[in-house]
Amino acid sequence: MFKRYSITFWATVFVGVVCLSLVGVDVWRSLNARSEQLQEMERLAANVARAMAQQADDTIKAADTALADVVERIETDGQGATPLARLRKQMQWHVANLPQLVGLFVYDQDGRWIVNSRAVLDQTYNNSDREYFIYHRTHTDRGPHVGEPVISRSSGKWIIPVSRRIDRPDGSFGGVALATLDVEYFRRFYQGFDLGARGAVVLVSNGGVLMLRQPYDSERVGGSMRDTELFLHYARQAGAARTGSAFFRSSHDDEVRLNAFRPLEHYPLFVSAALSREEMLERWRRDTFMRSIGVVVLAALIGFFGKRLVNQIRLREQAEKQLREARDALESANRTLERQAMQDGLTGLANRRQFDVTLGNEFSRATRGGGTLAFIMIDVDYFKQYNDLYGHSAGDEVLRAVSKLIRALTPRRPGDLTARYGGEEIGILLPSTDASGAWAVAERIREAVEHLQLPHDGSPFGQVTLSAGVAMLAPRRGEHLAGMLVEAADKALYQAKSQGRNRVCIADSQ
Ligand SMILES: Nc1nc2c(ncn2[C@@H]2O[C@H](COP(=O)(O)OP(=O)(O)OP(=O)(O)O)[C@@H](O)[C@H]2O)c(=O)[nH]1
Repeated sequence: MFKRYSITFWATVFVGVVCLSLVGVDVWRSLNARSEQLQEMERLAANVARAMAQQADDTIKAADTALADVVERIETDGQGATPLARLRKQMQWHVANLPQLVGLFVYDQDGRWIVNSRAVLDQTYNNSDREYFIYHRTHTDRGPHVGEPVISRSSGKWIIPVSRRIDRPDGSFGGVALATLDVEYFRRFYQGFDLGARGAVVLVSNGGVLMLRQPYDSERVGGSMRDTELFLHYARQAGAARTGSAFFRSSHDDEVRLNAFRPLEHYPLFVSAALSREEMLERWRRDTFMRSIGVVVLAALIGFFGKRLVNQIRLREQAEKQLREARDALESANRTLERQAMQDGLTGLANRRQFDVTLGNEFSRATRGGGTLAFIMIDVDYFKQYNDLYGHSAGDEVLRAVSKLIRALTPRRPGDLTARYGGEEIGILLPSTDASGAWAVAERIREAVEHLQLPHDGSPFGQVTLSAGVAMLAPRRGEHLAGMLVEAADKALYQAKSQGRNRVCIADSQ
């Protein structure tokens, strides 16, 4: 499979995979960083919410403890001048020691002040119309009640009323003890948290009234949160699920924020610390953008240099291919040249050079192995006359036709060789052949040429014929030479010529 594709293909694939991996790893890393950033922000918001809830709980608890003390005293000591004077001192002490307290107040059953933490008691104020007063008059429970924020009639500040019911000895409604908490006190605490430029924190009653929001907006204090996604979500939760976080779009400024919400432990309120999603992801976006530029530049560089490398490889491959083709062409040309060097151009038979080499080899082999070596020398009769009569080209044609016939009729054993010996003479070398075998071959060729009946008016036979001389030698070292075989065949040929031509003669054995 690997061989099917070129090295340039694999180099391109490699560069592509490297670039894609680089981008892929960066995308994966960026998504991870985004989710980590969100998780970290979620933890931060949850911690702020916990701190806010704890602070609100502690703040109200401290005021409520003072309130419980006031209720206990007034119910135990009654409303005489002396106990009320002592109670005022006690109330003043509480207010002086609890910075969140604006004041402590006690109202009779009609809503008139009977004692408060102030030095002067102004009888003109009547708070029987306040929500917390109506609540205690109509509810007998003795627990604390956290009311909606109101603007204090005495101080003009936004306050959160925390109140308890005062019972007469017979259990009937005897009035209300009230502690007013300074909204500003909460605000100062909330200002200490850094939730970014677009973050927000809220303190909300379980009834959906906004006690405080930071960034502060006095218009919104005491307003309704009941239609907000945050409140609707929180109101649907119960138990442990009331502590959690979720993204909500703010109805106030349309900002999408991650809200970490949490209820107060002892009072019917909850807090929410919210971080802007856009702001949370801003740093991540900036980092991702910068790194993406780096990765894109790197991938582009790798791609650029990779392409150049691939081009180089392609060029080298092309050069190698051309070299291979040139080498093959050269080898083929060499083979042709070699063949041509050993072949006769006119007849296609082996030439004299090859004949001499083969004769030398076969002679040595026969000498070593004690075998025989036969040789036939063939010569076209009256060829000079043929040339003179029909022209040299026609003579060539005859030579070609005779050669073709001889090649077809010559045995093809290893070592057999038919060669153009020179001029119109053709020699046939037949190793391991005796004289009669060679004579039979020569005679078959002579007959075949005779049967061709090529017209030759210059010959007494009236057609092209040939004569052949056959010689055989069992060469012995030191006694015979290769040339002796040719000489003997030549002599036999001369004999055939002198005996009238168109015949085969065998040389005397040596
Ligand atoms: N057309 C042609 N003629 C050739 C070629 N090589 C040699 N010859 C001619 O062959 C002739 C050989 O003649 P000789 O051997 O003297 O005698 P011959 O005419 O064949 O007569 P005998 O051999 O005595 O029968 C010469 O005329 C050469 O020119 C060749 O390649 N082509």
